[in-house]
Amino acid sequence: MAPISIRDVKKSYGKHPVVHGVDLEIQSGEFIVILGPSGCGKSTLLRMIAGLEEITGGEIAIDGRVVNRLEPRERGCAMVFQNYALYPHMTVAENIGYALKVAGVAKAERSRRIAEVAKALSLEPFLDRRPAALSGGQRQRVAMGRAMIREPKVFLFDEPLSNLDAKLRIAMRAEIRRLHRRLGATSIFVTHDQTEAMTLADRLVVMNGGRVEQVGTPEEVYHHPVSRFVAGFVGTPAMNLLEGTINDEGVFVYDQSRKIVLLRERAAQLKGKRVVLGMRAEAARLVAPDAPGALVATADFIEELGASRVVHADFDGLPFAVALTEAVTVKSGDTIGIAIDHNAIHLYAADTGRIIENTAVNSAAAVHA
Ligand SMILES: Nc1ncnc2c1ncn2[C@@H]1O[C@H](COP(=O)(O)OP(=O)(O)OP(=O)(O)O)[C@@H](O)[C@H]1O
Repeated sequence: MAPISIRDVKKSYGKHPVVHGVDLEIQSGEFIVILGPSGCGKSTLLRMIAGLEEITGGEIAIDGRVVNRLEPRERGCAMVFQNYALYPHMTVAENIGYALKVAGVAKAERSRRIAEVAKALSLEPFLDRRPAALSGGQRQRVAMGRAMIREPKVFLFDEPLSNLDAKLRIAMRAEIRRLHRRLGATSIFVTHDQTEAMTLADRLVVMNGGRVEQVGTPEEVYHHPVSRFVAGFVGTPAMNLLEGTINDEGVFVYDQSRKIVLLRERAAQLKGKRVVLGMRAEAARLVAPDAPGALVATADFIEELGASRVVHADFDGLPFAVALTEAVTVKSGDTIGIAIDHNAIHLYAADTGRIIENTAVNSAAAVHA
């Protein structure tokens, strides 16, 4: 177990900056998930912590010791990769025990620790097989075993589940979480899959374009996204976002003429401003199209999820999702009415994309125009 400090860490490839100064304090034993779209720099950040990439600027400390100039093996980190990187000619037992062999650990001790790790990962029946004779999930467990056996202070995971099918991914997620509870090692897990991120993280780090957009618990990030980017990226479906202007009467107007929402309390300060109004799909309900204040839209398709369903609608050419726990009879092409929970409106400045404080949950008093 070890805390990790990341201070103003930057990375450039040649003249091309890809990480622009990241600050992050990770507590000992914490499970951190770095989430972001492809190319945002999350793998680069992880690889700088591991020592696989040089740091262009700033400082990384693991367990109080600056590691900028240390070799990967001197950092006390074990990394699990997406492609597993197993040795094909070695058995499962040899793969798991390889690091100990290289370190000169005696055979008896090695066998004891391999058996221990194999038990923890339910790999005992496969110890004599080679990787080619294993399923994707089993290979992934071997890769985890190889990292675990070194008893690292820090686990680094680079999209380790993305090659697995959906069912296995869920099973491996649970396994990683269980292992973390048992071993308590500080863990950093990189993914672009936000369901994975939400279910695994103690704290989420959302990255965009080489910068950290938000750090917080999954609940904080989901319920209080601090930027338009986070609102649009985190959550399935993503938050509904409508850009418009607050007019002189304090009415939110979008698309030239459609007036939607009157924001009584904040409107005075926001008059004339371009804003983005955000609403989670579950903060909206279906009502009759002629219900007072209903947003009138066309049902596009219904995504049936078993316990719940999402009606994907077309609202004046913009996608708008409504999540429901109750059954619906709506069909594709139907005209629907959408009612919004006005206590769950988020407002972002259209120019900066940052949240306009005091307008998120519970502070926006709004009624339909
Ligand atoms: N060796 C390299 N040389 C030049 N540019 C690189 C190199 N490695 C990565 N990059 C660039 O740095 C940026 C960040 O890459 P990185 O792999 O960290 O992204 P990522 O967020 O992990 O994306 P993904 O989810 O697709 O793996 C990308 O624009 C990428 O093209």
